[in-house]
Amino acid sequence: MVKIDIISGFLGAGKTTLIKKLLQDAFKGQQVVLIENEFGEIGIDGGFLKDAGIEIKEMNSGCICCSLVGDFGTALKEVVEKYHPDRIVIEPSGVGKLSDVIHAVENLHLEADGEVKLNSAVTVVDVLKCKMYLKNFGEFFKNQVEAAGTIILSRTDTKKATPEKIEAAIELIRELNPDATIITTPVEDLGGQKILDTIEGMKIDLSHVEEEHDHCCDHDHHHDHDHEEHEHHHDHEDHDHDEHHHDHGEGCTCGCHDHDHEEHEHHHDHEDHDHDEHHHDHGEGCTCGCHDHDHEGHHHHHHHADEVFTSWGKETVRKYSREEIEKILKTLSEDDSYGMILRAKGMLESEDGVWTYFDMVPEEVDIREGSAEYTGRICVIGSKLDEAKLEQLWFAK
Ligand SMILES: Nc1nc2c(ncn2[C@@H]2O[C@H](COP(=O)(O)OP(=O)(O)OP(=O)(O)O)[C@@H](O)[C@H]2O)c(=O)[nH]1
Repeated sequence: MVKIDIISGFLGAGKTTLIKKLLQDAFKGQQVVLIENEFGEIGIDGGFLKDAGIEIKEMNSGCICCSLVGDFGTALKEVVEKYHPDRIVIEPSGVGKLSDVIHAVENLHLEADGEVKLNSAVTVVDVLKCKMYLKNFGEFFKNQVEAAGTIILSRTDTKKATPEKIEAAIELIRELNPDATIITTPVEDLGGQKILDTIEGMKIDLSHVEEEHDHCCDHDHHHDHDHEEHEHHHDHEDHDHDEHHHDHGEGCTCGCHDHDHEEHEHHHDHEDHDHDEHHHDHGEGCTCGCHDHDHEGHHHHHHHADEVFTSWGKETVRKYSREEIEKILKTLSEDDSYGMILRAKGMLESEDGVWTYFDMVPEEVDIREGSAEYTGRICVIGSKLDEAKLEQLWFAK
């Protein structure tokens, strides 16, 4: 019997960190295959995990929902048949919907004949940023929380994670998923075995997941949202990303919402998009693109990760000093003309042959020395990235 564990979580939440902990402690001596779906063409995590000596199948095919239909199912079946491992760990991309992954596993119908067992569905939630993610990228973030059997709060070990902040995160999670077990003890302190004991066999209940009913890839999302004859009230919550704040006014072309308000009284309350000091409101006439609400034909469009998030990546032999990388990442976190940067990661060699590994999520940068890689790699993920500017920043002459 192959046990399947799904470890989901938003970009940079701490999925890889958790998987490493499980591999070190709990999965020791077991044959484990990891199936990863990184968002972005340049795979980064594989390198980190190969050191752990496990079999890895990388699926860097962009939109997880598309790969789930074909490639993912095929990959999963192939792994079961070829390796018969003790466990398959699935790490969906940070912008993948957990319920899609659970459905994909269930749709293989391998459980019925006792070949595989969906053992756990975990979501790692960054305690410091969950409020911002919910507000800005709720469609993706919410689904991950709602579908999880266990939620593991990451960064509870940091100074910023005050008891109040942790309580607030728990409250937010409870509203989305009243039943999940919530782990608040830092992964490092709890240890892999205890984590495994906690996540294993937790009920996976999709009843409170706001399902799309139709698969996102068939692009035909006919929901019975009857917007015609009633006043329709939409509360777009704040896009809260600390102090940024920007306003979508008339004629906004920001890329986030595209609302077709014709033929019915339609009330939209776009609350703040709060991203540090920037503030933006989506007003009428916004043609920004991340939402496409066509209420006329009762057509409700759900988003592909590809529509909302973009990634920019490069393989390079160019040499970077640690200071240079620090400076670039500082620019990325402070200057929003590059787009909304949600994640940057990679490894680059310096003139003296030292390899620098970097990890960035909003407001946090981790830079460390690491072992040589086959080539230098940079991956940046965000919303509305200016790729030309990114190229300029990283490859300034
Ligand atoms: N202090 C602290 N740092 C963490 C914790 N979890 C993850 N990190 C750091 O956050 C960064 C991202 O962690 P990863 O484990 O790579 O996150 P991920 O979810 O796999 O990232 P993607 O696959 O890129 O979406 C790294 O620098 C980690 O060291 C945690 O619980 N506490």
